[in-house]
Amino acid sequence: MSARARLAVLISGSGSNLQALIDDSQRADAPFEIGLVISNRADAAGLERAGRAGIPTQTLSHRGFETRAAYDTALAELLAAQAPDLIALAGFMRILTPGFVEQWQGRMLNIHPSLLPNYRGLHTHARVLEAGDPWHGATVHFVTAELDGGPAILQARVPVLADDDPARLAARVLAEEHRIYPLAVRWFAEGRLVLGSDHRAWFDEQPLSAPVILDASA
Ligand SMILES: Nc1nc2c(c(=O)[nH]1)N[C@@H](CN(C=O)c1ccc(C(=O)N[C@@H](CCC(=O)O)C(=O)O)cc1)CN2
Ligand SMILES: NCC(=O)N[C@@H]1O[C@H](COP(=O)([O-])[O-])[C@@H](O)[C@H]1O
Repeated sequence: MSARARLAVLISGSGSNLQALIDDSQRADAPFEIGLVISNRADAAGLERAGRAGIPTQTLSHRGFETRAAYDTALAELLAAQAPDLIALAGFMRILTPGFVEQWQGRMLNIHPSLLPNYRGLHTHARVLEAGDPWHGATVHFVTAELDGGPAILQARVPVLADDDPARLAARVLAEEHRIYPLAVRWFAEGRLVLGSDHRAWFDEQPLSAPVILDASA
């Protein structure tokens, strides 16, 4: 890996997690840089965030492809040109095929808005409120073919408040996402974080039996 790990970030929307990664990459001690941002939606505000930071962007709409595999092949070709050390999914809302994941397994992370393995999939904030859970949060995990099933690395916990609605809860979780994603990317870029052959996340040469948990910042 070169002096600074090169990141490709995949987005579909607002890009606030992308912005958190951009901001961290611009710190003097950052061990990573962002070389490319790819969105499957042309209207993703994250593309403007990347443009303002001088980061090359590509839009690859999934609508132009008949199959997921065809889309993922085109996505892989875009990435091959950039040859990133790490792919960071940051609000990327497409399920990736096993063939694509296999090429990048161990070099692809995702931020998910729940305390995995609870609440995989979509609409997590509303589901947590519906269930009456006292805790919510976010998880950074390695991406595997199993949707949101990859080894968890780092989590932030957020208490659910009595007057929460999905939007208020999502905002507090998002603030914690912006804290933990850059941290996990730094760990990878520094060579401290690997996906072991045992399909567990290893941190500082120790297998993680559970994700590192940070409680919400005060
Ligand atoms: N093979 C994998 N692909 C993806 C993973 C993963 O772990 N393995 N993580 C997701 C991110 N994600 C939740 O964190 C997620 C994204 C999208 C969906 C989903 O149902 N997408 C629908 C379309 C929804 C939409 O366009 O609004 C779909 O792809 O048909 C579930 C979970 C990224 N990919
Ligand atoms: N299942 C994937 C998923 O729901 N990801 C979530 O989408 C949001 C993207 O926000 P952003 O575009 O502002 O980073 C984030 O909350 C992220 O955890």
